[in-house]
Amino acid sequence: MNTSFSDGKEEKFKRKAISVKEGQTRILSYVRRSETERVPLPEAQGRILAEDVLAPHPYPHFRRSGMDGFAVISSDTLGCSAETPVFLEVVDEIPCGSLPSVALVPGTVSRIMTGAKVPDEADAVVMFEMTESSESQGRAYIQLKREIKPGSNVTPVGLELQEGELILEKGRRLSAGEISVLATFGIYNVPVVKRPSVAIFSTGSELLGVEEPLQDGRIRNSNTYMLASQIRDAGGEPFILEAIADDLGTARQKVQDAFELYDLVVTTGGVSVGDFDIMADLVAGDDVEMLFNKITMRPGSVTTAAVKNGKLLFALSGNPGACFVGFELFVRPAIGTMLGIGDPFLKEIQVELGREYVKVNNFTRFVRGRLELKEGRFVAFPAALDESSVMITIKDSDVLIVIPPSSRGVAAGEMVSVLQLPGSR
Ligand SMILES: Nc1nc2c(c(=O)[nH]1)N[C@H]1C(S)=C(S)[C@@H](COP(=O)(O)OP(=O)(O)OC[C@H]3O[C@@H](n4cnc5c(N)ncnc54)[C@H](O)[C@@H]3O)O[C@H]1N2
Ligand code: MOO
Ligand SMILES: [Mg+2]
Repeated sequence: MNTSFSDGKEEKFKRKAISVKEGQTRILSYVRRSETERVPLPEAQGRILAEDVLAPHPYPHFRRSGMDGFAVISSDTLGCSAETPVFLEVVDEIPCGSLPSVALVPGTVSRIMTGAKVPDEADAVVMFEMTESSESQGRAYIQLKREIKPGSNVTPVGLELQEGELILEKGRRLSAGEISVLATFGIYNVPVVKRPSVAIFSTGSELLGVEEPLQDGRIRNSNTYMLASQIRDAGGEPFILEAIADDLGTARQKVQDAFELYDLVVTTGGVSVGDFDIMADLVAGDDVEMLFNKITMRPGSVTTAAVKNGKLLFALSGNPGACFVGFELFVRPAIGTMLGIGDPFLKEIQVELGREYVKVNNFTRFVRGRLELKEGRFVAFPAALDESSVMITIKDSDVLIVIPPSSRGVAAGEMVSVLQLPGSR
């Protein structure tokens, strides 16, 4: 190899590794919450609520019948039985959406449908099946053979929520239940946090487009599309930009331009110590402030981050496994914080390790794996192939198993922390 390629590269070898936690802290100190925008309810799915929503009215806001039947004054049924039934006159019919047209007096009932407003004077609804209808002198009657308890089949005002109660807190992700609530309370233009726009650059002359035919010595660019999927899942809006060629000057310009247009910039590849690893040089230059260029983790030890004018650049490794993990540990929390999510980190739980893991390292390992339910307990199994360069097992993983630095590994049956991957299923 012509040594001119490696001029000045030695600087890249001198990297000071920091912990994942310290790296996350440095990143989050630059992250601000994004602005609020309003989107129509049908488009609110998956968005993050930007403001607390208080109930503008109680729910339900009228006393509602829970059955098709008759609204009754329960005291009319006191003492009645199969032997001594009570006869009550039907004086009104209340379909759903209509209001009672007659005020009930003792001895009278209204025919009423499920979901209709119960007349003020009634305190119970008795379902059709418990009554027998009859007619006498052109008037309709029902016969009841048992006492009806006050409140039966009547949903009181505010059963679910009182006016002014907090219905949905800001930072909440909107899915079916939340959308139902917003619709119920007439909130059509939903205040949500703007999705951070994220530019994606791949680097590397070996990369082919996904639609290109295979060539010897070259591979298709999978990281870009994997990252776009992770970004979307994290709540960001991915923008796939043209690959950065292995030329430092062009790369600087492209990253610079992307900083102007997007909220975050993510690159993949070219971040290690290789002769063409331009991202390492780019972040070492004066045009950005480097936050870190080495993390005490595997995969992704070369994960790098920098900031310029408050905008973050994540230079993730090119190895698919390291790129994936680097995103989950650093970019996802940044996007989550921009969205105002309370806890933007992957959820950590303690489970049993299903199979021993003996690869030791002085860095913490984040081993892709999957959780299985065994006799009522979750057990984590590391993927058979978990090297940084391996792509295929990412799809089968729903956790990252945290293997602390150790000289002996972890035995099957020992407890380990796992980080749950939200976008994996
Ligand atoms: N002398 C050293 N060599 C390496 C070290 C080291 O410490 N000293 N670290 C190794 C580790 S660990 C990793 S991880 C990689 C990091 O490499 P880079 O981040 O610089 O990435 P590249 O060199 O560009 O590519 C690595 C690998 O990934 C493939 N790749 C790149 N981009 C994509 C993409 N968009 N889609 C799919 N695959 C991609 C690329 O072809 C390479 O095979 O460095 C080790 N070396
Ligand atoms: O440190 Mo590499 O970044 O193992 O994947
Ligand atoms: Mg490299």
